[in-house]
Amino acid sequence: MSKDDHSASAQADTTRAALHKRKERAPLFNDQDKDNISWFWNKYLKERTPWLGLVMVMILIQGFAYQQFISLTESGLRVIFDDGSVSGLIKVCGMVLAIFSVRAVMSYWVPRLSAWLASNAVFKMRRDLIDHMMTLDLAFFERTKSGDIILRLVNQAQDLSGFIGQTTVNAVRDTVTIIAVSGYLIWKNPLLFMLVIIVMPTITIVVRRISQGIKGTQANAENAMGNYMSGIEEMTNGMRTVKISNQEPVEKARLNKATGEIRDLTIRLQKLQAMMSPTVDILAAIIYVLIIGVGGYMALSPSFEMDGAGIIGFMIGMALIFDPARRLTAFFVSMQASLIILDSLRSLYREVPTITNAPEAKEVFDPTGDIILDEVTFQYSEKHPLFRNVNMTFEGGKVTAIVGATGSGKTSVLSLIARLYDVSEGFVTIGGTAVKDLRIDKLRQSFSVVAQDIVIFNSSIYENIKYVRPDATDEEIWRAAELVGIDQLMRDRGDAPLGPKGSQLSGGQKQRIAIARAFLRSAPILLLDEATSALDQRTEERVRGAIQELSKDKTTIMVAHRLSTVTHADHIYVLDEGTVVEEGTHAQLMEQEGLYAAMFNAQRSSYG
Ligand SMILES: Nc1ncnc2c1ncn2[C@@H]1O[C@H](COP(=O)(O)OP(=O)(O)OP(=O)(O)O)[C@@H](O)[C@H]1O
Repeated sequence: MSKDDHSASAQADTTRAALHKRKERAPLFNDQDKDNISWFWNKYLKERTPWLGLVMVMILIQGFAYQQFISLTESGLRVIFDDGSVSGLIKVCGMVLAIFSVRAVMSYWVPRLSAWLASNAVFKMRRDLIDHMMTLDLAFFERTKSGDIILRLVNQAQDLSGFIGQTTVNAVRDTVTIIAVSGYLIWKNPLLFMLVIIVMPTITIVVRRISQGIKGTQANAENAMGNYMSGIEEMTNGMRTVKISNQEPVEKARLNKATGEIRDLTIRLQKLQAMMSPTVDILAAIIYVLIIGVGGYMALSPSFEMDGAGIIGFMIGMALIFDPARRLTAFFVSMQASLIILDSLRSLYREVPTITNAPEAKEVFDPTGDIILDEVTFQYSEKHPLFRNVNMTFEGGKVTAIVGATGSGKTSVLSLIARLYDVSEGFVTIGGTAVKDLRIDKLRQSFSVVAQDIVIFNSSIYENIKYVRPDATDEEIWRAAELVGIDQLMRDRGDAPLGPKGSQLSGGQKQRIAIARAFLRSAPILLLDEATSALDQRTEERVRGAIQELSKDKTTIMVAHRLSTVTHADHIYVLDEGTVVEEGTHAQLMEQEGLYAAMFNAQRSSYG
């Protein structure tokens, strides 16, 4: 099982455990749900209270219109049955028409306004979520599947908008309709109403039961959807590897398994949801039978003040209540799903960054000073310590190289200097100031970085270089391109985008863009992580010359496997499993005849 699978199943287990706990407590709204709802209300809806009030008033008018409609229908029937007055009938018809016109106007404005309110609320929430995500540690993105993040920001946020803007508003309107019409019916015939209402608790019990099942299934479905999205992303990103290693059947099977899971869960969800309607239908039948039977008896019996028009009015009233009641049950169903979605969205806020600015973080420091790792202890996870009391000095304005076997911790040293992670013990200082005491943006502004994993956007080479300094002039960008020898390609390709992740470029071309970026940025500290590994020897020599030019008067730290590229460094550290095992200049290290000399000689004989 891969690391991702582990985290996915662990996440699913956590969700299931949480749901189990929820079921044991309050099935409809638990404390977490209440907290989430009040959070959403306070943060995104409260400020629009006057508009929400207006929507509410319009909904009340709609409800009142229904109630008036029954009353007028009853009057109309009486005109027909009792008086036979045509003018009275026309008057009633006119009033019914007017009432429905009012309702029609409200039916236009209520959804328009509510969609506007909901879209704005969700827009703000999405914006906040993106802001919040930008503050999160790199570690969060290394452990969270991108599919999960996409699912939350795209689908779940949209679903939530729909739920608030349409489903909830409709539910409020339906509740108002039910209350208004029921109120009228109670006033007309309390006994008959009480009789038919007796079956109502059954609805509540059924809704509660079915909702519980839906909540659990929905959480699993959201999980499955996140896995599916991550799977698609991994597959498309890794298509080159998939094709070369003939792994299409494996990918197909993996994605089909994920879609199969979604299908099963969707069917299960629909099965649960489908149980709602027949329940309401059967209850409706019972209620109609009661009205016809008991109401009819009341109309026939002289001891009750009930006539034929009254019974028909009552039946119309109940008919008007049924659809809203049915929708209201459906609302409770989708509310369970939306509560899961709301919790999932909010869980992003529960992720707190650990790499943050200190309360009195300094803005000014000496980025040209020495960079020192002082008794640094660090690990990515408790179980796997990487550095223990490591000491390293990268002299200001000089070139220092870090070499060592793969996995020995070279990149991690750069990550600690850039404060992508915090040390657990010891200090990392630049020019005498601990990086922990610096404002993160000021610290990171002092680096030009050529990382191992180069990020190329689907735009032109020109735009890609410009990315690191949007205010750079045309001249500066061309100069940077010339220095790394990518200017001809930049001319040839013009504005043509480079494909997703720069897929239309060779590894070496991507690397040259990355180095051009470093030139353009020209910050006082230069971090080069395998910066020229993908270049052929001739290009490398040319670029190396340019890099040496760039590193002049800059504190340069270069990580390299090809030792021939670091021989000119002022100082070289040799790392082995997180420990500095040797250090010195190339000549000194060769003299020592230790690990460095062995690696160098081995490489020389293999490269020829
Ligand atoms: N984000 C991470 N989470 C957990 N472990 C990590 C993470 N990044 C690196 N490691 C582990 O830390 C160790 C050092 O990794 P690092 O990338 O610093 O090595 P390196 O010397 O730069 O390797 P290479 O030469 O292959 O790039 C490795 O064992 C690696 O598996």
